[in-house]
Amino acid sequence: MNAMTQIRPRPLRVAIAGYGAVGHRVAQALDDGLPGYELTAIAARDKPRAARDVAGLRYPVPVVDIAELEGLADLVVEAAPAALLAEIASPFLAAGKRAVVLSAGALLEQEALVELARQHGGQIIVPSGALLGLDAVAAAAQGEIHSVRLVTAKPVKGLLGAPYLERNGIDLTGIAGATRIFQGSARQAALGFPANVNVAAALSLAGIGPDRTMVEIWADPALTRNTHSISVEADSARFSMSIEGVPSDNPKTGRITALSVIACLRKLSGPLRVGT
Ligand SMILES: NC(=O)C1=CN([C@@H]2O[C@H](COP(=O)(O)OP(=O)(O)OC[C@H]3O[C@@H](n4cnc5c(N)ncnc54)[C@H](O)[C@@H]3O)[C@@H](O)[C@H]2O)C=CC1
Ligand SMILES: O=C([O-])CC(=O)C(=O)O
Repeated sequence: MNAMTQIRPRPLRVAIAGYGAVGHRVAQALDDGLPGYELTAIAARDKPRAARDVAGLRYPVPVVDIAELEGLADLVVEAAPAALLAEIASPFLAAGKRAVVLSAGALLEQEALVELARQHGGQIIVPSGALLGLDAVAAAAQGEIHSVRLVTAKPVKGLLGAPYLERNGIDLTGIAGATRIFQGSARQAALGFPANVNVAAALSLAGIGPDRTMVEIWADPALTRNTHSISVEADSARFSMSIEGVPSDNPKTGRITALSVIACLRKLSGPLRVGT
């Protein structure tokens, strides 16, 4: 080989499962160009509609069923309804590949996926998503954390349709002011609000687990942003932080969620890595 020849690693082929608020934005970023990555497939429920949209990308990719993704990619970004997590992630993990998981709540009830990743050398990556501070929580967890608390407050339309509300006959449409609608563990929160508080699950996985991480959920008709406040008491530090996320096209999902995935991909491949 000529001494001047540079070996360029092949870009990592990325599949996106779910072409909604997050999937669409991440696809756009990959199509615009993320060093080290190449978008190679998208799975969507409404394939003809997604295919029409994907045709507008600079480098259109096939729109396929979830089952076809693993053959087309080295890494999958799961950005689909929580119930599809195992179907999306398992083939990648069983092949020793990586899955970037947004439906973190579903992960709490799918511990077998972590075992699958362990057995085959795959990896599940849970990005910070709509939350902040997971770096400090993970660092504090190397010592002793005494307590972790999350208070989530959302505009009413960011919570509508949650199974917990339906099960308990809670109607939020006419509420006059900020109302606490849930108090319990992160595990219970994820079960009751699978499309609303994946942040609680991610926080619990970074820190002291889903049964010790305590969560409150508030509906507030005066709010325009999805607000998450965490407070942590540990032997190394005490900290509290809040984030006020601008909702995306999906009122349940903050815009920063997709940006977190893009930042996560850059962090996985770049020459400089900042943060825990
Ligand atoms: N970890 C975090 O901080 C956050 C996680 N999330 C979660 O991320 C996930 C994605 O969120 P969004 O993009 O806002 O949801 P979304 O509802 O906008 O998009 C999901 C997409 O999946 C598609 N889909 C449904 N069935 C499918 C199938 N069988 N095959 C392929 N696609 C299918 C839907 O048609 C929809 O386009 C959700 O589980 C959401 O709860 C959202 C916000 C923050
Ligand atoms: O986007 C947000 O504010 C949080 C969210 O939907 C989730 O954690 O599932």
